[in-house]
Amino acid sequence: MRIISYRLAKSLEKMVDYYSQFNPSSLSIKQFIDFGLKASEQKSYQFLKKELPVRLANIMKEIHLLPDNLLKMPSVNLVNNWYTQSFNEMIEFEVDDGCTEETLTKFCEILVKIRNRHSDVVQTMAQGVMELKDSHEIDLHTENSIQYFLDRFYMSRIGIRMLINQHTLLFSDHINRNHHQHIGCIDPYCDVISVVKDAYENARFLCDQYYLTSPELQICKSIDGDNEPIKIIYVPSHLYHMLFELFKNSMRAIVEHHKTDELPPLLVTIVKGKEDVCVKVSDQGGGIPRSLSERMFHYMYSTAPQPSKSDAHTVPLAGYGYGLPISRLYARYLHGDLVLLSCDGFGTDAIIYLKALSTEANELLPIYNKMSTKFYKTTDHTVDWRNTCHHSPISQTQFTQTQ
Ligand SMILES: Nc1ncnc2c1ncn2[C@@H]1O[C@H](COP(=O)(O)OP(=O)(O)OP(=O)(O)O)[C@@H](O)[C@H]1O
Repeated sequence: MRIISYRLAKSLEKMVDYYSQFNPSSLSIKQFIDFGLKASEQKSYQFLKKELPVRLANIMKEIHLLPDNLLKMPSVNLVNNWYTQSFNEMIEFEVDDGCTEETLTKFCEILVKIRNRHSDVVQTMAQGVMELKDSHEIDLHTENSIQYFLDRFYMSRIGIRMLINQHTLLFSDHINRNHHQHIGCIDPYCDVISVVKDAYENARFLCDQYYLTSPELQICKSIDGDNEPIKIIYVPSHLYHMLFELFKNSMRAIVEHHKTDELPPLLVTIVKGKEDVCVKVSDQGGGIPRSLSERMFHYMYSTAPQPSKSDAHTVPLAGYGYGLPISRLYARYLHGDLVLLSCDGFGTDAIIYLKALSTEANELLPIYNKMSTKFYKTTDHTVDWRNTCHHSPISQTQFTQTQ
């Protein structure tokens, strides 16, 4: 990495302060589509050269609010440097008033470079948290801050990558446009069932590799009121990600719970209501105890053995504890949601909610402000419920999260 001099670092810090005062502009999927159909490369460039530094600066300010001992971890430091470098590359376009062919080409190249630089951010940040856990005792406040931060940090990353992907897919010559009907990475006619089948097949492949068996898929319902397959304006790769994670979890639960060749199938229901398109994945995998259900969405919570470093070249079926929290962020990114309902001893239903109307599917983005700052600084979480039972439905974590 280029060594940044003290003076440059100081002026960069000022620029980050400056850009972090602006709120990110949240776009709806409809706006992404309209923009993709009509807008010119110049317009996209003019928008992104301001919006990307704003989004980067907002989250960089939050990185700086992390507990000191976490910030010092080598992997967190590395991620921090990637953000500084990318921010620096972006603001170079700010002073560039002209919008020549050459500038546009260079802009696209830099976006691709940034995307590549940040491709391992999720694992590297996870590694940083692991480094902290290995070297320090983590108190409840630090744990809550990390959970709060990672949700916002990974959500910010999803939004930044969406902008970069749209611009490069729409305007870069080098990209092979395989999907003619796609507008950037959005499919205006995303066929939910085909994404379900695709995710199922790939999860099943992993399950067969690990367990030499896998449950069948049974689709209970997947048509709308007009007897047509359900289609939605959506980012297929996001939907695929969520389904793939849910299928991996359900398959593992089913195989481990039954331990016979007679495996109950995985049931999938797809329905379109007025507000949402819902995809429900139901398994009879033994369910999740209620006392643990709150931890399902915690980063690092996993009951699978942690994959060893020597397994890095293979794809594990489970083990990092990132599957559910990141999938829920993908759902929430466009104002959907992902929830789990479990019957302990029987099985689990996971429901993905996606906004049915493209005008309502707005980006949900973290904003750096006094409220977010307060969250990291407040250590005094006074308990205001009596809780003497370890398995109380209202746990210590909930106390602190609701303050
Ligand atoms: N359908 C399910 N049935 C039973 N337990 C489940 C189910 N889904 C999730 N879990 C539990 O929740 C834990 C966390 O799931 P999550 O997807 O976040 O991580 P993981 O699958 O362990 O690892 P990875 O990050 O590789 O996905 C799992 O380890 C498992 O114990």
